[in-house]
Amino acid sequence: MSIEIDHISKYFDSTKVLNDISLDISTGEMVALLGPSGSGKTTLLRIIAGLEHHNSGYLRFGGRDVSHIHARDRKVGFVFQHYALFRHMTVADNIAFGLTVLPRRERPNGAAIRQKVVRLLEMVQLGHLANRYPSQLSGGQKQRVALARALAVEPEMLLLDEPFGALDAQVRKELRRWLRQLHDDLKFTSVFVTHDQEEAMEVADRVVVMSQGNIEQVGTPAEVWREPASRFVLEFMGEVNRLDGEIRGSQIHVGGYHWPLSYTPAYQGKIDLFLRPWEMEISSQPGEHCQLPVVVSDISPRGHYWQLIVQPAGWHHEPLSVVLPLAGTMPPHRGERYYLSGRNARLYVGDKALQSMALAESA
Ligand SMILES: Nc1ncnc2c1ncn2[C@@H]1O[C@H](COP(=O)(O)OP(=O)(O)OP(=O)(O)O)[C@@H](O)[C@H]1O
Repeated sequence: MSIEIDHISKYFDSTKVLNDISLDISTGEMVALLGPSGSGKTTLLRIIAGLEHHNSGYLRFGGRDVSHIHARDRKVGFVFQHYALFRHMTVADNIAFGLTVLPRRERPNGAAIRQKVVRLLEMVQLGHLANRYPSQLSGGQKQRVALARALAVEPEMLLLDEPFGALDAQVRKELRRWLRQLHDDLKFTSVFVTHDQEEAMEVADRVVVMSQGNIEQVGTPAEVWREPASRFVLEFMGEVNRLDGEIRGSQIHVGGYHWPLSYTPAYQGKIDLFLRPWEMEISSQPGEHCQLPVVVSDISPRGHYWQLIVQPAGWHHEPLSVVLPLAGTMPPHRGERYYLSGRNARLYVGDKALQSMALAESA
C-alpha cells in the first residue's frame, strides 16, 4: 500500500510541529524517518497511523484519502519502543490477540488462529518460547513478539517507532538485519522512526532527514550520505570536522595558512569549512596544497582503516579526526608532524552552501 503525505501541517496548541510536509512512499518500500529529538518524526508516524490528526493537508493510502478513517480501520501495524506486550498473556496469546478481537465475520476460527500463531512464531524464530510470559523474555525477544503481533493481522503497512531503541547495541544490530530480511520476504510497506543514522542507513531503502518539523532531505542512504542537501544534513549525518576559514581574494585562509583558488569568488569573508575525516589527506612534507601543520595525538586501527586524532600545531583549533586506509599505508606514529589537506572541502556561509572543492589538487 502506498502512502502519500501531501502538504501536511500539524500544530500542538499554537506550536507548529510539522511544517507543510510532503512525501510519497511506494508500496513495499521501507522508509526511515531520521532526525534529532523533537524534529517531528513520531508526530508524522502517528498521523499516518491515525493516532493523531493533522491540521491541514491530505493523507492518502493507495490514492484514497484516509484522513477521516479511524486508526483501527487503517490496516496499519504498529510497533513501539517499549514492547507494550500484555504481561498476563503468553507469547502465543499475545501474538494471537489482534486476531481474537477482530469482528466476528473477519475472525478466523480457533484452529486457524493457532496455525497462524505457529507460523508467526517460526518467522520470528521464537517457536520454543510460545508458552513463556513477557517477563521471561529478553528485550530483543519481546520486540520480536511485538513485531509478530503487529504482523498477525496482515497489515498493509507497518509503522515502527524506535523499535530497537531500548536494546543494547549488539541486539539492535541483529534485529535490524532481521527486520530488513523480514521486510524483503513479506514486502509490506514500512515506515520507521529512528534517531540513529547507522540504523537508518542500514535498514531503509530511503531516508527522510527531518529537523524542526521540516524535511531537510529525502534520498537513498548513499545520496544522503554523499550529497547532503544542507548544512544540517551534513553535520547530522556522520562525523565532520569544521574549520573557521576566510575567503580573501583567490585564497582560502585557515589558521594563518592558505590554499590557492583558481579564481576569485564573488563572496569574500568568513566561511565554515567542513571536511569529512575520510576525505582528508596528510603528507609528511608541507606543499602548496598541504599546508596545515598537525601533530598526531592518537592512532588506532579500526577494521579496514586507521583512525587518527591530530592536534593543530601552532594554530588554534580543536583536535581533528582523520581516517586513512589501512591497506598500503605506513601508519603514522603518535607525536609525528604532518601537513593536512582535504579532497572534498565543503564551504558554508551560515546555512548557505558556497561550493565543494578539493584543497589537495592543483586549483
Ligand atoms: N501531545 C503533544 N502535545 C504537545 N506537544 C507535543 C505533543 N507531542 C509532541 N509534541 C511536541 O511536538 C514536537 C515534535 O515531537 P515528536 O515526538 O514528533 O518528535 P520526535 O522527532 O519524534 O522526537 P523524539 O525522537 O524525541 O521522539 C516536539 O516539540 C514535542 O514537544
